[in-house]
Amino acid sequence: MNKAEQSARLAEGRVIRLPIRRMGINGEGIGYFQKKVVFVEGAIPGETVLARVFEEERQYARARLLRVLKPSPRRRKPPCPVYEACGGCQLQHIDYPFQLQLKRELVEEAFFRYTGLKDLPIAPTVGMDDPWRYRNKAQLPLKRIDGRVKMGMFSARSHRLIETGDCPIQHPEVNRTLEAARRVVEELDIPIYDERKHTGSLRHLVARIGLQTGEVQLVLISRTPALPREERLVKRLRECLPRLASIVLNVNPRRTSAVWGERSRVLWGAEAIREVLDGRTYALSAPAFFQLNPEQTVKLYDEVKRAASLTGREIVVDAYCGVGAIGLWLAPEARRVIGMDTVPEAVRNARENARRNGIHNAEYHVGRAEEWLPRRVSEGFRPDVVIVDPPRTGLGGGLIDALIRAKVPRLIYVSCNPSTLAKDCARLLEGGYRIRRIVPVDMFPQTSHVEAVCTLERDGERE
Ligand SMILES: C[S@@+](CC[C@H](N)C(=O)[O-])C[C@H]1O[C@@H](n2cnc3c(N)ncnc32)[C@H](O)[C@@H]1O
Repeated sequence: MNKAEQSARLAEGRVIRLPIRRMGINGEGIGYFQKKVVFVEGAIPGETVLARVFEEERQYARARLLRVLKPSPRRRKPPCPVYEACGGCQLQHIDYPFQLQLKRELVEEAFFRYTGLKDLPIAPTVGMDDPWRYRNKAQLPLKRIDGRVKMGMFSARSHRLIETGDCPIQHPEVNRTLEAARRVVEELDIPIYDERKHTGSLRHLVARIGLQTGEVQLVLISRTPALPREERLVKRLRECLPRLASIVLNVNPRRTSAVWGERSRVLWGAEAIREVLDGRTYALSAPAFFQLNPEQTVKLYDEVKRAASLTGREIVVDAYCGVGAIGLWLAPEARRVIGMDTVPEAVRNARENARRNGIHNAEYHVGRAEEWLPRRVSEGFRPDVVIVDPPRTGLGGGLIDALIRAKVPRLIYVSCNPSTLAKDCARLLEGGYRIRRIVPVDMFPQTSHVEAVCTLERDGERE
């Protein structure tokens, strides 16, 4: 960059030549211009690009990629025809081994930003042999456009619906189920929700498959408590989709961008489908969380089990337990497992899953982890190992203080957001913990998301 370039202001509309240094949390390339961070979507670390600034803030700027001047040898043609418009994936233009390397760097940078620590023991990202067709679940909005029922993803930059068709990261059965259901909805003229007017009924279609059992659940998310022609709808869905094990109606009457409502009603079949992971059977009710990538889930849970190093004497807490998946993975090597989650259906599944798998030392509670654990700690409860697997927002307020107060010897933090993971770990470090190991696991190939298992330990007497 020459002097004249350096001194000119980085104003909107300006075209700049930018070397890309690293990847941002949303998969964008990041470069520095006059010491300011500039985000360029579609640019790859190691490249030099020409980009036009379209947004300038005090701390950062955003620029649109015009031309790649020096391409990365890791650049490749994205296989998906709607990749650019859809926004669901962010890394299809980068070869897979480099995606894994960049995800490890994302975790490293997040820890450096929040803890100031470099050279942490971060393992290489655990990847997939075939990083496609892995997702066991999709939830897609519907829209009526020119008399047709369209289904897809809302584009990242607008509320434009992009038809995702045969999405290459979804399991083919999930794509087939959703497309067949869309056609039935169109054929029976089911009223589609209009988000601007808040009228109509059907908002989203959700399909989840148990990969090992082949069972498929279809959820219809509706603004109204019932759908017109419900009986005929169920009959046609069953005719068109012989692998369906369950059809559920979920009611979301609110004017909100949240997809799920509070109430669900089984329209036909089972309340839950089943999945089998490494010999364990899990019942999954419609509103219950379950990992999206079953193949990688086995590796993730094995990593948690390694990190827990159980001897059979430990009391283990599985906080944010969902359907009890992690706790049941560990229960045979623990004295006792106690899990909690806010979703009652998930807790019901967790209890049933324990029974179904012959596990008698696990108990599950409905509740907020940040309330449940502090209360029990104040009553004298002292677990040996605590596993936390919170949503993207990280650990709730009082939970970190309670873990520190209880001097839990071993914490295993499973996270899908490196920023909140690193921020929470910074507080745990202040509270006397040290980081033993961090293992990034690629649960979401082709996207910028990364999961990580972070093991923390502490010395010291417990009262
Ligand atoms: C990332 S999922 C992890 C689920 C589970 N560990 C697994 O591997 O399937 C997070 C879970 O936290 C639950 N959750 C959200 N907020 C919570 C809270 N404040 N307390 C307890 N559970 C919560 C969600 O219902 C969801 O099941």
